[in-house]
Amino acid sequence: MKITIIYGSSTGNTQNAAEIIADELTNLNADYQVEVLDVCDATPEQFNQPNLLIAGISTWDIGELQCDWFDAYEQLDDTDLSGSTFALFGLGDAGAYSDTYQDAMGILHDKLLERGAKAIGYWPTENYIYDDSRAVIDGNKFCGLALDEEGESDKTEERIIEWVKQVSKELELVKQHADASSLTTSLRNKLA
Ligand SMILES: Cc1cc2nc3c(=O)[nH]c(=O)nc-3n(C[C@H](O)[C@H](O)[C@H](O)COP(=O)(O)O)c2cc1C
Repeated sequence: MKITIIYGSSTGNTQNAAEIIADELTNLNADYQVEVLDVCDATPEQFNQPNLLIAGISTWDIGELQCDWFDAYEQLDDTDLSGSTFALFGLGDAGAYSDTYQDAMGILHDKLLERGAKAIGYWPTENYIYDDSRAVIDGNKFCGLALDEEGESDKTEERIIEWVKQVSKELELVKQHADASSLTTSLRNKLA
């Protein structure tokens, strides 16, 4: 199964997280073929993955996308992602930017959903301290894995390991659902 990780990173934190996530995925399941790509080198087609796209983004400039994401974010408007599945991880700083914590992850999440993709990998907010975030869904979940290398770097590895396991389980459910749907369709076609 092919998994593509596309990240944008200004000081290297999101890139490091992308590399750890790739290692954890391949350690967890030898069937995963993981490719890690800088968003600067990614084409719009590479966002449309048959199995799973993982996108990594940090928040900059008080609630804005990391700058390498600007072009790709705009190009997504011309990209149909229906049928694709994605999971997100974000880098932010809850201590210094508590009102805009992980906003970029929320902005990217909304765009990918708008383009028709399906999200997995939502993550509980319960062990985080911040005031406000555009990345929060239904009051108690981030739309992806929230990492904070400034205030909570000691938790990064443990969070990644847990999240990768969760994503892997959810991916299996998505696959089973797709297999069941295609079986139903082929039975319907045979009966028609
Ligand atoms: C000028 C500046 C603005 C920032 N704005 C935010 C912000 O609004 N929200 C947030 O959660 N983190 C913010 N951060 C923290 C970064 O997202 C964090 O340092 C992150 O680890 C950077 O990851 P990168 O090196 O992969 O780009 C900001 C950092 C700086 C220096």
